[in-house]
Amino acid sequence: MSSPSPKSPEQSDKSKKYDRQLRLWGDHGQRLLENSKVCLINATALGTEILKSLVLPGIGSFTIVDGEKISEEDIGSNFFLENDSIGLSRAQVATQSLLELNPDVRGDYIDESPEHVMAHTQDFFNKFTVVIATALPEKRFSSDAKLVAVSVNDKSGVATLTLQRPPVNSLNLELLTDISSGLTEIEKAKCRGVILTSSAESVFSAGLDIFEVYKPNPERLNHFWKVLQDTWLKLYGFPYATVAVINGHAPAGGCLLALSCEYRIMSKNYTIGLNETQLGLVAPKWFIASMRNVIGQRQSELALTAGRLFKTDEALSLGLVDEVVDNKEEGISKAEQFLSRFRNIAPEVRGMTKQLVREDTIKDLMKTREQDLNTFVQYALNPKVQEYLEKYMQALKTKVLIPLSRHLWDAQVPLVVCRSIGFLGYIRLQVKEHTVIETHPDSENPDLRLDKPWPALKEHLDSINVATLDQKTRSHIPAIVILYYYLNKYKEFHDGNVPRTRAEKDVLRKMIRDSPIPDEHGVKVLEENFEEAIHYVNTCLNPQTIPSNVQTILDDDSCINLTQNSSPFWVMCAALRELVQSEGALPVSGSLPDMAADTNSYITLQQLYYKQAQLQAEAVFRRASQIARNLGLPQDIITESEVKLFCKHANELHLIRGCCIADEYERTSLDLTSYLEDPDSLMFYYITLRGLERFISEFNTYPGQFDDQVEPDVLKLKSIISKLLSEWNCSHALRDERVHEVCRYGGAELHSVSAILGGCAAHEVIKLITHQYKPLNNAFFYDAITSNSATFCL
Ligand SMILES: CCCCC/C=C/C(=O)SCCNC(=O)CCNC(=O)[C@H](O)C(C)(C)COP(=O)(O)OP(=O)(O)OC[C@H]1O[C@@H](n2cnc3c(N)ncnc32)[C@H](O)[C@@H]1OP(=O)(O)O
Repeated sequence: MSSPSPKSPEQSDKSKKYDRQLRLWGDHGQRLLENSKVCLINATALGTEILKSLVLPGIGSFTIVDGEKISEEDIGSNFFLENDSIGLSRAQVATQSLLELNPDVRGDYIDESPEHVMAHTQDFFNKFTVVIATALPEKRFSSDAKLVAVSVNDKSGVATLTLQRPPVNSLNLELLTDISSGLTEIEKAKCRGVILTSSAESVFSAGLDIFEVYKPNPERLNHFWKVLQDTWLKLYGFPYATVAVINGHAPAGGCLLALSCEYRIMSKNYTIGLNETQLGLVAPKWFIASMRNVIGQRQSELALTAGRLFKTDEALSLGLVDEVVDNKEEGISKAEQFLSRFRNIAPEVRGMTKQLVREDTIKDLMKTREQDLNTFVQYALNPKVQEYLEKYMQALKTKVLIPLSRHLWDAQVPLVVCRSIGFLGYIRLQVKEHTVIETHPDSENPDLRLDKPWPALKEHLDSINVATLDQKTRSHIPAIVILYYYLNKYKEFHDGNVPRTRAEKDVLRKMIRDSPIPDEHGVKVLEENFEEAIHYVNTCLNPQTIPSNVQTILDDDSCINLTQNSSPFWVMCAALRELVQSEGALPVSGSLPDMAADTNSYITLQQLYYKQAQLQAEAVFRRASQIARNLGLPQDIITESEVKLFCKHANELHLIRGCCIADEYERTSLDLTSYLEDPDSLMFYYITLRGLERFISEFNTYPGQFDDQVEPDVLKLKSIISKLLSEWNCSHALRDERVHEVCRYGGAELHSVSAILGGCAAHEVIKLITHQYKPLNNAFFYDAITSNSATFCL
């Protein structure tokens, strides 16, 4: 722990207010805190406890993202919410209460679910210093890759357009845009025909992306619908032959895509249909026309009004699909056979004929496009429709942890994921790279360099002959001078070696202890400074080596191969590396411990250490500035004061390269054997939590949330956990009582557990923001029943 930073006699209000914490992280740490922007996802009891412990020490600002309304359960566990706030926005009320704690902190909220924010403004989270997420369920990973793949078979002249927007090809603005430009590309290539299919295993397309319509941004909503109209017009009126190979479910908008093609080949055991009414939605006229043109007025009316989804064989007998196949490959081959039927027909003739057949339907939409758009927008914004969509969304239950973790990993924004459930607490830190200069070790040996003093220090120390000093002077010289003197005496008798072993050190200690000269009463008394010198034998004679963690940093690729993206930390490391290479040691820290000595002798010595530290830091600064210049980095990227701090703490530099939560969730093997063999290991909580996440994803509730479902939930959770363990190739089973325990919690948060965990999580966030103290790496579990905790690197 660092010593208190010196204060001016008139402390500013701010330093009075934050006095105690300034002792921990200093003005520079406080400055980073005051400039930080923290995002909290979900204002649960735990979330608000974390923010409380960040607002009080004075973070710059916070933003709460939470689309939930306050429930009775919230009131039971969250001390920031009052009884009369039930039904109000949880984000808003929590923000107001938290802001009352510290007028220096700014705060705002977004009354939307994190899923919604993610779907509409992907980069929203990039602007934060840290994102904290509580009670956030996982989600399968969806990538930024191209959303459609177009390939052309040169031999047959047939193009394949494959939808590839995981997980279910739901039609959002970007996918529709890519389909449309894929079709343009194919049209330009004058292909003989197009096969429209999907890369997903069991879904052709899940229809319109509900996120485009639920709580929409009106501008984007307009644009979205126009692009949907365009895409349909393009596909429906496509001049070349079109076949849908429906290799999975095709509800609503997915069915529309298939209906827009001329021929449909569907794999067995899936469903297809315009099921809008089942969702409380009305399908637009051109959706209806697309179906009517395939199965006729009567069947369409029956299917549409009931919102029927037909199984593959039913769809075949209804004429909704033309052929049934066992799998996609067979579907593609059948599609090629269909397209080859037109081999002997002139493409223009074929195209014109298709145009004439479809002309009326196309013209209908062309004529009413604007009106159709307005109707849709008005309809979509209608509160009743939004209500339906909300219910529907809840049924689909989105999960965002995985995409959020992937997104923040790429954006290099730290993510802190926390969960408090019953007596169990969990904190998981995700940082791609985190560097710490001031680790504040609990105990630190003074950096005195007595084994290899630099010339100025040597000259000073050699100038004092301790053995010839009079009684008064002797008692005032600093312990270091005494230690150095007797160390040299020791070396004279030991071939120039410094003492290493305990026995050797005892010899040196004895030399110092036997040194007193008799006082005026003839009594030999060992002075305080000599006692100190004896004490320093243990801690100050270790040879100057570079700690292994620092050497690892200096040998790191980021230190050796700098780029324009290198952070100031790495530029300083590269400069430090050069100093180490030329001087064979790290720079002197420059601080001298307090010791019994007269002021002059102490200050002389202190100045020597201080000056050497300054000289070395200046050399590192010059080198770092040169490196930054060579890389074309801005001149002010590295300041002299930063370099001085860096050099002072060069022997405690700390680097964490973390692990992405999304990767962790997608891992297929996990060696848990050693943990599971230990009955006291808290690792079982990790397994239970992963099981819990899956349970929530699958059943949309917490296990044991409903009293009459506890026993069935125990069975379900057990089966989910054993599936997880077998996915990880782990042969151990989790003890039944663990599963029962989690089900007993029923997803409830206990305030006391959240308060403790909130304090711990806030500490970790402060470490991340200030880049001081070592943050945990990377998962922390807390068992409030036994008051045990454990950290694991997952
Ligand atoms: C306002 C007027 C508009 C009128 C016209 C409307 C047209 C439409 O197209 S509305 C959309 C109708 N779509 C559906 O009803 C399909 C809903 N989805 C499903 O039934 C299933 O997802 C499935 C059968 C297509 C696939 O099932 P499965 O393989 O089991 O996958 P999941 O259900 O677990 O879904 C995975 C993942 O995808 C999310 N999701 C599914 N459908 C949509 C969608 N249409 N929009 C957005 N997101 C969707 C689902 O929530 C899951 O997400 P995570 O839980 O986050 O993993």
